[in-house]
Amino acid sequence: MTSSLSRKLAASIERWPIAGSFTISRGAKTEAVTVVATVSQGGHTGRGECVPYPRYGETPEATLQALEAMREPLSNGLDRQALQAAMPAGAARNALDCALLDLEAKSAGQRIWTLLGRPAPRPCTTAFTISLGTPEAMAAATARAAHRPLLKIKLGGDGDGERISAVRKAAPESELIVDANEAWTPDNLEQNLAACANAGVTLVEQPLPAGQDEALARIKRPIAVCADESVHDRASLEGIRARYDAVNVKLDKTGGLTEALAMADAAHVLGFEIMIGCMVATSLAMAPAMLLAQQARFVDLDGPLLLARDRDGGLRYDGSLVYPPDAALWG
Ligand SMILES: CC(C)C[C@H](N)C(=O)N[C@H](CCOc1cc(O)cc2c1C(=O)N[C@@H]2C)C(=O)O
Ligand SMILES: [Mg+2]
Repeated sequence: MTSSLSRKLAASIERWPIAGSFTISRGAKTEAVTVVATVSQGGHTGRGECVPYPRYGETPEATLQALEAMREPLSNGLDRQALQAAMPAGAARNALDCALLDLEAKSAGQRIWTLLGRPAPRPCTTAFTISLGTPEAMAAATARAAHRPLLKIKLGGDGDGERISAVRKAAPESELIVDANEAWTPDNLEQNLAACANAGVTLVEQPLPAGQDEALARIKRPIAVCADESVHDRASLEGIRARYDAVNVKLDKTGGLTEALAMADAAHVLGFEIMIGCMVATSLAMAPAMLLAQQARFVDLDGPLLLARDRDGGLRYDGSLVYPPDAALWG
């Protein structure tokens, strides 16, 4: 006989075409590959979506396998609290943690923020990402997005000074943040930071490779520097304190919203500014992050804006304003 605590898991890989392509220092993408977990119990179903990241040794197939391995523990009653110790931080736990949160909300007939004792999310202004390219191509893409209040500019190493100055000319009014995705070196760090400061950039994300970022503690940083690849969850905060001013909290790194909320609280206590970030994914992956967006200095939840098509019932984007999810989507 199945106990009433028994939860039934399903998981699948999904492919979502990107409108055109998306390029960062590590290469170009034409589709978003996500993994969706659904957990059913007592006539209710919760779902969560994650993006496995090869940079962290993750693949869609291995993520699917890691989820399948939780089928039996879930059928034996594994809950969200126990999940935190049962799986490591990363994409697979993210999908399951978010599915269990959605299931909690749907089973209780209440919104998840009410159950978690958090304020109801309000619409937020998200960054809009400009792909890495030549200064001319980036300036043209920026000009088309110059009406947006916050732009995230992907940089990639050689020629970044020319790129950021061309971008600034194309969007004189927008707030600019940049993401080098680990492409700078200790030798060009100060020159590139100065070019960004001259262009009025507010924040530089992950300039140096994770694990090779000690130089950030030795220099006078003219702009706030934000850790992304160098920080994953609460356990990694202490080690980056002298190097960074802000942290990019992503649910695919923390292994879900449960740890992300705890990480953001701990980061605040340590004096870090918060960015809530995302990978290229559908609204189902963005929806849980809306709870964290409320306390973030920077909201970077533009994944669906880069897709050729979002999932049905996705988040409402009005320009760069992103609205909280309907219950049918998540939470
Ligand atoms: C839609 C934007 C790209 C999302 C966000 N604004 C952003 O910049 N996120 C990046 C993460 C880039 O996402 C990558 C990079 C990569 O090399 C490979 C992938 C992805 C991704 O989303 N899917 C594949 C695995 C950031 O902050 O660094
Ligand atoms: Mg980043």
